[in-house]
Amino acid sequence: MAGVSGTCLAGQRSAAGACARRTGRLAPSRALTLITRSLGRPVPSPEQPPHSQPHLNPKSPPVHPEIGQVLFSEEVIAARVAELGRLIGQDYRGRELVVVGVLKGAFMFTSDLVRHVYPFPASLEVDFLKASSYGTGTQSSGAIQLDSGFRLGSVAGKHVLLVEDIIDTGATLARLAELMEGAGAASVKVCALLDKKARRRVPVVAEWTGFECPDEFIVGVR
Ligand SMILES: O=P(O)(O)OC[C@H]1O[C@H](OP(=O)(O)OP(=O)(O)O)[C@H](O)[C@@H]1O
Ligand code: HPA
Repeated sequence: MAGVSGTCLAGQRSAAGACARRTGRLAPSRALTLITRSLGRPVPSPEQPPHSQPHLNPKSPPVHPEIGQVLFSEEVIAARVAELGRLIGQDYRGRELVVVGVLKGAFMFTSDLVRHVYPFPASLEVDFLKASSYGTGTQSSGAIQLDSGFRLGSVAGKHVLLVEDIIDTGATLARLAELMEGAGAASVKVCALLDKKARRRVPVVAEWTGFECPDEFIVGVR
């Protein structure tokens, strides 16, 4: 999920920030923006005060003019992430847990989430695995590029929690779950901040999700 802040930065995402859907014109590259699909909605004027828009924290920076609507505010996300951490802590109590954050999108959500995992598991390792299929577009290429540097041996016999920012078609997570199972993980579960169920092509079910989101291209704002 690409993100925006005061300026738009490629690949920046945030679990703590707000999640928004994007509207607007085709962008020349990801370096300056987000995606590419006009949703046909009125673009909020840059002068419109942020607190006049639904769910948006009045203290948030102004919303990017290409963002159509803020779906989840910073506060709502932070509260849900804390709740997820407690649910996960209870589930893995006394067990050896390896949290695997899926890069790049889930790096911030993963770090926010693991801070809230309580009660503590018997052991908790955090690792990251890079998986990418969208490139600079809004459609999956269908070919998931995996970072071959991940040490699969490290998950053998451990309980693996895959952490994603968003489940869309489900293809990325299906592939990663298969990989972890093949590596001898004792169990493989999924926690995703956002679940776009309407777009599912591969039957992936997350044990924990932050929010269901509509069939729009979603970005993080911070
Ligand atoms: O359910 P799916 O259709 O597979 O889509 C979900 C995946 O797509 C995004 O990653 P992306 O390929 O954009 O890579 P990135 O996180 O490195 O940008 C997102 O972070 C998920 O990993
Ligand atoms: O809606 C989305 N936003 C950002 N990244 C994504 N990857 C799959 N779907 C999405």
